[in-house]
Amino acid sequence: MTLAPSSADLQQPVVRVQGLRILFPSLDGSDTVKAVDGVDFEIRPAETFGIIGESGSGKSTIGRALVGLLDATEGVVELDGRTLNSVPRRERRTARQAYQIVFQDPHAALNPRMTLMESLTEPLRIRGGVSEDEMRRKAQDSMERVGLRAEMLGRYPHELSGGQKQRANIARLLPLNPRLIVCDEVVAALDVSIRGEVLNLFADLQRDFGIAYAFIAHDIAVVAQVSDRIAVTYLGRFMEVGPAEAVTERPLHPYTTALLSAEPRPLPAHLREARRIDLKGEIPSPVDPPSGCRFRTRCPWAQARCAAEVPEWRELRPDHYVACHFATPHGIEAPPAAGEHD
Ligand SMILES: Nc1ncnc2c1ncn2[C@@H]1O[C@H](COP(=O)(O)OP(=O)(O)OP(=O)(O)O)[C@@H](O)[C@H]1O
Repeated sequence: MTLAPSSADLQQPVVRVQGLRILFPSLDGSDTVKAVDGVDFEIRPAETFGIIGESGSGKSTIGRALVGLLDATEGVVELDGRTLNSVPRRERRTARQAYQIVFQDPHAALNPRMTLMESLTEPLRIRGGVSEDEMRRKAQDSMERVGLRAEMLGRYPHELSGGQKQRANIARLLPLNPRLIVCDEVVAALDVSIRGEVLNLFADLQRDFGIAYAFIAHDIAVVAQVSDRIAVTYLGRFMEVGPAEAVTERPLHPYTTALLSAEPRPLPAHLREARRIDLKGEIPSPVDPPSGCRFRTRCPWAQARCAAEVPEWRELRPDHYVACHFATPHGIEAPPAAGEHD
């Protein structure tokens, strides 16, 4: 049994997350780290949903929760209309195989003592019910699909370049007919010269197989290039979610503007002067996040209201949402330099 939807509900999101909170005990056990503190979103079929934000904002924690590597402390993660916990236990392993994660370090994901043939056939061997011949054929097809020669199946990971390893890693997932792949910094460790090729491979596979991606990265330019929509994460919450071009060219939230201002690439014209925000200081601790708007302690436009009230989630442009008291469809409309960082 798989979780694949019938044609009747093709429009159903692949992922639906509601009220997700993930809390960890702090290192000394005396406090609670609010790594993810109330996020809601959907990922649509064959969509790339980018997730950006500074280190520690909760991106990887969200990604791991999507594929069942972490349990929600509160809230719901639905995959193709059902939670993994609602799948009968004996079918859960197979059901989970449609939702996969690829990490930054391709070397770590491949077993150094296995040939690529062994690595690529292993997931199907675990699933069972597939003949040895068929597994080998699928492994060969997958290799060719990711641009690697089938003869390389006899090689070990250390005999491959970084780009080849990441391709092999992706090839390993294809026989599982993935519905969703969480891409957690998948090109960060690769040479800049081959990043484009690997990103193109992800795009080709999406076009051919309709795979949805949650694409997590620090590099906004990379996320903007591959994503349909982008979520901007800060201290365990979303500040803004919208179409990739709108978020990067006409951001609604001051935090997004600050991230774009820190980018080495040229800023969109209207941000070059007045709307530039230099991000000062460190991200506060997720053990004790600021009241109201979490970004207010670093926001040049913060007012007393920002400390007192959590901003509502508002759709200011079609499919473009923001959590900021002073955001308007045209940007921020708050008097600058009124900062009240209490
Ligand atoms: N297992 C854990 N136990 C305790 N705290 C954790 C655990 N995993 C993550 N955290 C904390 O949760 C917060 C969010 O971490 P997460 O790795 O999701 O952020 P991120 O945005 O992906 O950052 P990065 O880009 O550095 O990976 C951080 O403060 C982190 O230290």
